[in-house]
Amino acid sequence: MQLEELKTFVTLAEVKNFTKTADKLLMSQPTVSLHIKNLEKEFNTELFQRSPKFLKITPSGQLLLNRAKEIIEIYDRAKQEILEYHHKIAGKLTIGASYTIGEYILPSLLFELQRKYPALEIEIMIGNREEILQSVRQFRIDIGFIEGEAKENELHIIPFMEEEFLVVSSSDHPLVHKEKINFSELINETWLSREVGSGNRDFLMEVLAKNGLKIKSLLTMNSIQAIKESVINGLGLSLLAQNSIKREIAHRYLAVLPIAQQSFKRSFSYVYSPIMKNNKNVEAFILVLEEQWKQT
Ligand SMILES: O=S([O-])[O-]
Repeated sequence: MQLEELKTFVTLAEVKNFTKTADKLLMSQPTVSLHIKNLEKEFNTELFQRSPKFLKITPSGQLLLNRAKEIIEIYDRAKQEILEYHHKIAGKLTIGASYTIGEYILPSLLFELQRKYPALEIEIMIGNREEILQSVRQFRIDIGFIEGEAKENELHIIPFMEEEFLVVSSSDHPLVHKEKINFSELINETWLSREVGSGNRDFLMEVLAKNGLKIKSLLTMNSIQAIKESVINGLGLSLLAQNSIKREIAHRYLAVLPIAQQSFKRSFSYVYSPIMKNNKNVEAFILVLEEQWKQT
């Protein structure tokens, strides 16, 4: 039994005329007849008494008519509910982000997300890059943000913005007044970095290695804020994302060292499991994210 056949049957029972039914449903008269014949065959009964002058529904036709109306209504309701389900953005969305992104980039995005979808319950987890990747793999978070890219066959990793990293020192560091600094001049400096497993650490090591600089002294901290305070207090240098040091630079608590012919750019990416692709909350979040970064 097809839903279409039931719809034809209900219409014919209402208008009591094959030609008018065909016109109303935009189908041919033989199709109307075929639909009724199929139903009669399926239920093994006559649904209408036919005569050249009238068409009358039989008692079994009346039974089917009542049920057919219910079936059509339930079908339409189910269709509507599924449509609404796909369009309703509500419930929990768990986002994981590495420190720089979580503390300095994500807040403006969350503001927009909350404004657009107030029924979303957002939970943020901050961790380093390795922790975020692990949490996405284990479905502890719906979507994650990491610095750099990664080779993870079972995850979607999509770069969404580029961030400039700067070598910073305290504002009274002796090198601050030089016009240009070669990387080799930093040979005796102490570096401050995040812990192993963080994107920040990987990038610092990558930049130093590219410039042939061996670290003589390294301080490790698992907080960007702690690194900034330590640099401000003259403990050493660090390589930090521009977005994370805007205020300290504006207030001259930190100074950017003018490294000759160097720009340290790194992409930031979002990452999610392919299973999450059809999660409506993740989908909505990605849209907000892409809109926001298209504008910048
Ligand atoms: O928090 S980070 O730099 O992976």
